[in-house]
Amino acid sequence: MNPIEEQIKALSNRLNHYNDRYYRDSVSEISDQEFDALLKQLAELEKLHPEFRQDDTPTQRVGGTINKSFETVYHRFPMLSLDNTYSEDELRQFDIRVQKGIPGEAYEYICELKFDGISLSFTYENEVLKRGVTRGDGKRGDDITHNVKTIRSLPLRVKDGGLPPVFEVRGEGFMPFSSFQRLNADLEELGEQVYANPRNAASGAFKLQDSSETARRNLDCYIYSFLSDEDTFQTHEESLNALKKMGFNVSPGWKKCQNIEEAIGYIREWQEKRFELPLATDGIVIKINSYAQQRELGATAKSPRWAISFKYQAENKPAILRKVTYQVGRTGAVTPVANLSGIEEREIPLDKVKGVHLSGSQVKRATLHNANELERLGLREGDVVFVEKSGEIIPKITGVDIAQREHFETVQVVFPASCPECSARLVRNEGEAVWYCPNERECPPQIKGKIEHFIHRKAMNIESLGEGKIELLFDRHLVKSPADLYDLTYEQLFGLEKTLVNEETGKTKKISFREKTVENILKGIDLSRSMPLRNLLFALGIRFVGATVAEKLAAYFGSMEKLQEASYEALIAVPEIGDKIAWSIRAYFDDPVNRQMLERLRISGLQFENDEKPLEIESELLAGKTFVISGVFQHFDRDELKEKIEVNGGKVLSGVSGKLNYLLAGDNMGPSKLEKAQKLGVTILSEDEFLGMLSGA
Ligand SMILES: NC(=O)c1ccc[n+]([C@@H]2O[C@H](COP(=O)([O-])OP(=O)(O)OC[C@H]3O[C@@H](n4cnc5c(N)ncnc54)[C@H](O)[C@@H]3O)[C@@H](O)[C@H]2O)c1
Ligand SMILES: [Zn+2]
Repeated sequence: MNPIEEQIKALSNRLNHYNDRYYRDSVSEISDQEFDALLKQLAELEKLHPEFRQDDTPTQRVGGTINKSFETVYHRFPMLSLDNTYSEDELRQFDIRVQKGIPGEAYEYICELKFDGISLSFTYENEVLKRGVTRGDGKRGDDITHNVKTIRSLPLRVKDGGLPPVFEVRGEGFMPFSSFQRLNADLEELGEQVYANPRNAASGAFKLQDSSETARRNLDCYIYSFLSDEDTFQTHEESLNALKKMGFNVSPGWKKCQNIEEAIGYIREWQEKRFELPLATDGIVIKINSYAQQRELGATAKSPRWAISFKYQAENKPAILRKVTYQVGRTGAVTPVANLSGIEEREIPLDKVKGVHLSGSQVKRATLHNANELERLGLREGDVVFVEKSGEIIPKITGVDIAQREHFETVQVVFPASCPECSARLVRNEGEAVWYCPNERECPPQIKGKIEHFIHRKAMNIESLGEGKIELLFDRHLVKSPADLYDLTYEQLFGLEKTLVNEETGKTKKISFREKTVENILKGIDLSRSMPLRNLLFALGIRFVGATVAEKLAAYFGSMEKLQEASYEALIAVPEIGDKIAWSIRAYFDDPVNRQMLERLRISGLQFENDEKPLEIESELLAGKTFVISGVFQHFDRDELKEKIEVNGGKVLSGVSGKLNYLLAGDNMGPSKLEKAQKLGVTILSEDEFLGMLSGA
C-alpha cells in the first residue's frame, strides 16, 4: 500500500476507535484538543489525496453511535455536528465564506455558549412532549424519552403559543458540576471507575436503562434551537425569545453580533467568565441569524455552513514543583501529590504561595497518581513543570522544562518506603502501580476513612456527622471504630470545637458542638440503628463488597449470623459473587477484631436480620446462561422473573447483544428488540418454554 494511503487508513481507524469509545462508552482516551488536531490532520491529507479517502472516514460523518438497548428512531431533520476551530483567524475565514455564500446581503450572527454535554432532540405533538432522542449517527438516534423526562426544566406540556401541531426543539443535555462531583464521590466511595468529565458523566447517565437512576443524577438541558415544517419564525433570535416565553430553559448568555469582530469580542469576554457558570462549557457557537440565509448557505454531510464553533484551548502553564507530598486514602493507597507555586513565587514559603491561575481558579496542587507516573515524568523538586486542567476539572502535570535545570537547583523525588501517616512499611502487590500502607487498624487516615464510609449516604446515612466532624471525634480519641459511635454521650460531645482548613483554597471554617448540633448527631446515630441489613453490610467496608453485592448477600443469607458462618462454597453459590469477593468476605469474618466489633454493633441494636424471607437457591439449571426480559407475563411480574432466573443460577442483562443466550418474550414487547434478537440469533423463549426449562423438561 502507498505510504500516504496507509497513513490515511491508520488515522481513520484510530479516530473511529476514539469516536466509538467516546459515544458508545462515554470514555475519552485522549483529550478533545488532541482528537481535533488528529481529525484536522486527516482532513488535510484527504484534501491532497482524495483518492485514498476511506469509506468510513470520520471527516465526513457525524461521529455517534446507535445503542442496541434502545429503540432506534429516525430524525425528521438530520442532527449534524459543528465545524470547529481553535483560532480567531479561521473564524475570519469562515466569515469570508459566509459572505461568498450570500453575496451582497447584510447578515447578523447570534453567539451562544457551547455547553459540553450531549445533543438531544425533543418532539412535541399538540403541545405535549412525545419523544426525546439522542443525536446518534445524525440520521438515527436512541429513543431515551423515559430518561429525558427526568429533566425537571424540560416542559412536558408547553404553554399555548400559536405553535405548529408538530415541532422539534434541540438542546444540550448536561450534568452540572455539583451533580458531577457528587456522582464521582459516590463512585469513588463504591470503588468504581469515576468519570473524567461532566460530559462523559452526562452521556452515561442519559443512556442508563433504569430511569430512576437517571433521575438521581440530576441532569439538565439548555434548549438552543427550534425546527418545524412550517415557517414559524424568520430568525434564530425570534425563536429563542419565543421558546423562552413558552417555558423552555433557553441557554442564557447569548448575544446578537453585527459582524465577526464583535463575535470575537464575545469569545474574549467569555474566556474567563465561563468558569463562573455551574456547568462545563468548551467554547462558543456562532450562527447566522436569518433562517432564509441559513437555508441559502446549506450544509455538508457533517455540519452546517452557516455556523461554526470556536473552542477554547486547554490552558497549559509553567509552574514550580516545590514539593511532592503523599496522601493516604481509606484503603491505604498512597498517592503522590505535587505542591506547586507560580513561576515568580520561587522564593515565597510554600504555605504563602498563590499558585498558578488556570482555567478560572488558582491551582496549588496536582495529583501525580502513583509511583509509575512519577517515574514516567522524571520529576525533581524545584523543576519547572507544565500544568494543565484536563477536561478543565482536575489539574495534571504534562511535562518538565528540562532546560531550566541549568539555572536552578533541583532535588530527586524519592517515593517513601514507609507510610507518611503511621510509619508502617509500604507494600505493593505484584503488577500493581499503587503502594499501600498495610497498617489498616492504626493508620489515622484509614481509620477515619472507614468511619466516613460507614456514615455515607448509601451506607448508614448519618448525615449529621458529615463535614469534618469525624475528624474531630477521632482527634479527641472518642471514636476509633464505627462501634464507638453508638457509645457517644451528650456530655462527651457538648462544647467540642475545631477549625477546619480547606487545603485547596486555604479558607477556614469553625465547627462547634452546641446543643442543637449534639442533639442532631445523637439523633442521626440513633436513627441509623434501624438501617436495613444490606446498608450495614455495605457500611462495614469489606473489600469488594459494594452496595449491589451487599444487597445480594442480605437477600440470600437473611442475617448477619448466617453470613458470618457461610462457607466459601455457600458464598460463591450466590449469583454474581465470585472467587475474589468470597475470599474477601471470609477473611473479614474470620478476623477476631472484626468479630468483636460486630458483636458490639449487635449489642447496640443494629439490624442483623433481614425483614424479608431470605431467597433460596433452587437449582443450577440456568448456570452460565444470560437472559433479557421484555414484555408482560402471565404468571410473574418482571422482578419475580428476575429472581426466578437468579435463584436458578442464571443472570439477567439489560440489553440485547450478540452474547445473549435467551430473550424471554412476554406480550406487548417492543418489535425492534425482537427483530434485533432474531438478527443476532438469540434464542427467543415464551413464558411456558422458560418454565419448561426449570422443570428440567
Ligand atoms: N476525546 C475523544 O476521544 C473524543 C472522541 C470523539 C469526539 N470528541 C470531541 O467531540 C467533538 C465532536 O463532537 P460533536 O460532533 O458533537 O461536535 P462538537 O461537540 O464539537 O459540536 C457540536 C455539538 O455542540 C453542541 N452544542 C453545545 N452548545 C451548543 C449551542 N449553543 N448551539 C448548537 N450546538 C451546541 C451540540 O450538541 C452539537 O451537536 C470532537 O471535535 C472532539 O472535541 C472527543
Ligand atoms: Zn499508614
